[in-house]
Amino acid sequence: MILTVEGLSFKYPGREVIRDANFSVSKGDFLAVLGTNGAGKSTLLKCMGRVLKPYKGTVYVGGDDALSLGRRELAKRIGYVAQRNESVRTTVFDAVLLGRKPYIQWEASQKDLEIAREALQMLELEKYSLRYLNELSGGEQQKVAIARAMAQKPELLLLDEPTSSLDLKNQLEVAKIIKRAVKDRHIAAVVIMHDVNLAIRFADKFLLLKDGEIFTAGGIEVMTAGNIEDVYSVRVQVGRIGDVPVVVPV
Ligand SMILES: Nc1ncnc2c1ncn2[C@@H]1O[C@H](COP(=O)(O)OP(=O)(O)OP(=O)(O)O)[C@@H](O)[C@H]1O
Repeated sequence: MILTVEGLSFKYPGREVIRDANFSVSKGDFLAVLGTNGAGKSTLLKCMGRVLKPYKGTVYVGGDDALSLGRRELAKRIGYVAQRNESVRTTVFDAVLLGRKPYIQWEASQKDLEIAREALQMLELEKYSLRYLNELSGGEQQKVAIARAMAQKPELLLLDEPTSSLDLKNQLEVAKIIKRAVKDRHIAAVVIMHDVNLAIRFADKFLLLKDGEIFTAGGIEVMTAGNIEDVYSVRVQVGRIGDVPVVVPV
């Protein structure tokens, strides 16, 4: 088990946003977290990445309580990419190399530079290497943030809407890259997604969040029209076009 969440509850001052969440993530899982705006998806992901501290419950990373791990150790195990990333005046290469920080003692080794180059290649960003982050489009910046998380070589990727600023082709590419990384590296990814069609096409596990509670979780069998309607309050049909599963609002 890469990650186990037990009895996790979180509140912002005066308001409980996550109630008693229990689930786990294993090697090879591409888990899509779905739910309406404000359901608590980002909050749950932040609790998993120790950006926020739940007031109840525990997050186990491997077998260890996340709270017992040092920053560096946690960063080796978890790569978290927020919904919005600040764009500072660093080059794309340096921003991706930053993913190696938990492994670097004094200065980056040849291996670190090589891993950063690989991550740039993976996201097809080589030609942007020497550009400044604040001179990139929103979608390009989003790909840089994913490349940095890949360079970090964590066991678990936590990605908050990684495709939200991407065009159709890049959405498919990035979803494929995440899926391939999960399978090839024997890691896991927990990915917040708004596009239900992208989720059912690429993810193999699903967690549907409704009003701060896990409505249902499991494999493709939980992605029924009934569950999707209950969570999103939209009537849908679930079907297939060739090999591709599709959800169509009706
Ligand atoms: N810093 C904060 N202080 C107080 N309330 C917050 C804070 N951040 C989020 N919330 C509230 O907590 C609830 C859950 O927010 P969260 O961002 O986790 O939802 P989400 O499911 O990720 O939504 P979206 O799909 O719109 O990104 C929302 O009602 C939101 O208004």
